[in-house]
Amino acid sequence: MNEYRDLRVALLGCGSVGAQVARLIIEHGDELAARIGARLTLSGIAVRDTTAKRDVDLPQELFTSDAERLVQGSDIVIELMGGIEPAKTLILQALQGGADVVTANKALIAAHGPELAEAAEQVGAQLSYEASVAAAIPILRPLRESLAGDHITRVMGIVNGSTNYILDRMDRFGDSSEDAMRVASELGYLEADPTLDVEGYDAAQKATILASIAFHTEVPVDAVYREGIANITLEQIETAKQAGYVIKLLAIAERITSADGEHGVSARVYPALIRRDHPLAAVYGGKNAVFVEAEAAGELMFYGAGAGGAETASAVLGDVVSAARRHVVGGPGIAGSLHAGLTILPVGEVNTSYQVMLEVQDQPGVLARIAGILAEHGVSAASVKQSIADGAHERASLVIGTHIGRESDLAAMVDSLRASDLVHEVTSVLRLEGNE
Ligand SMILES: NC(=O)C1=CN([C@@H]2O[C@H](COP(=O)(O)OP(=O)(O)OC[C@H]3O[C@@H](n4cnc5c(N)ncnc54)[C@H](OP(=O)(O)O)[C@@H]3O)[C@@H](O)[C@H]2O)C=CC1
Ligand SMILES: N[C@@H](CC=O)C(=O)O
Repeated sequence: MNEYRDLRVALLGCGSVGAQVARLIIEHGDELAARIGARLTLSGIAVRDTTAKRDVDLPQELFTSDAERLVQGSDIVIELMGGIEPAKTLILQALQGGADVVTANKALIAAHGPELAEAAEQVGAQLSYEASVAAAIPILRPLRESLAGDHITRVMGIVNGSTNYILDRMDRFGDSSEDAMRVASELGYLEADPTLDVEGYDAAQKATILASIAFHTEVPVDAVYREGIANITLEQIETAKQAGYVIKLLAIAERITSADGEHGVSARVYPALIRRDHPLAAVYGGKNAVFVEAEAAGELMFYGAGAGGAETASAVLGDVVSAARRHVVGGPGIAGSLHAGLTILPVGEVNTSYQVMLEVQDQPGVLARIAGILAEHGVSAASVKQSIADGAHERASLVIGTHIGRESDLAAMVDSLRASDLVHEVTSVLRLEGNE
């Protein structure tokens, strides 16, 4: 039998993910040792309540409430507590003490990733956070390493499982948004504060991380344009369906060129229409998927579980094995510091197309005048559908699909429609994505 050296692994947090990580380290100990060439030894597990019952049976003597002490002298620190503090301070202490750090903490990486990567780089340590985006799906390593020789042009993902679940129930089962949200909540899909999911904050954190890694550029979370799904109605879902589309909350990171010819990056989150034959349209329930477009590789799709204790633990362990291998073979760790320095361009510079639903006066000449408003903003209509509801007097519903244009022109066109005396109400504005 091989005699392996021990690597001291400190686990911070033993909740849904941490308990599964501890289980995998213990249950797969021999196999991991053979792969790594060293044995992962859990030196302790830091929690708030050392007496609480855990999802997995673990030796009681491993538990401690002294996370700071546990971190000292570790080879690898796995942070699975969540939140900003004390996670950030503990990670910095771990790095300064020479440990490699693995975390799944999307909130922390979105807010302080570059600072932590810098700290890791200064001491030659490894900082990895594969599980922070789309949990079980290997996406950050492919973006950073597998596609390093290519030129990524766009990353478009369904990275929030609970909103995908809600939209999917509305689309496939006709649930109201309230009913769909109630079921999502009962299944434990939503964050403790559901506005993080529903208003797109969680997806924006993940968009920041995706954009930063895909384009090797610091993309602050505040620079991510964000709209959530709170106002999506069954009528919008039904109209989308009739036109051959499905509504998905998308996180998009893309190389774009501004009207002035400046090359940069756009990061944004919003509900958008995608055609039913697009690969992302077939991502049902609480699943996640990321669609990547690269110049040489073409289109790639990554699909799987975006949450769950064991699923997330799988990605965490992948990072742990990578860090542990470094302790065996030597050399500096990958910290993911971002050097490209591309400009982050505002959403107004994005090229997209709109589907606008509006209630207008049903009078001769209205369509021509509406077309005039589009033309004033340089917007070209790709389709116009008119319907008149039974009993609706002098009122017609229009669904206008535009050709691709600049977001700032499309948004100004909608403002003009809203201001027009012909228009009773603009009832929906959605972008079409991935359809070019
Ligand atoms: N759950 C999921 O599906 C996914 C989670 N993630 C990320 O993984 C991380 C962990 O998530 P999850 O396991 O769900 O979280 P949980 O809330 O289930 O667990 C958090 C753990 O951290 C411990 N903890 C929290 N604060 C402290 C503190 N100040 N000192 C010591 N221990 C502390 C808690 O201790 P105690 O039990 O004693 O209270 C608990 O064991 C988060 O960053 C999350 O965003 C990422 C992808 C998916
Ligand atoms: N609330 C999140 C959980 C994983 O990050 C989601 O719905 O995807």
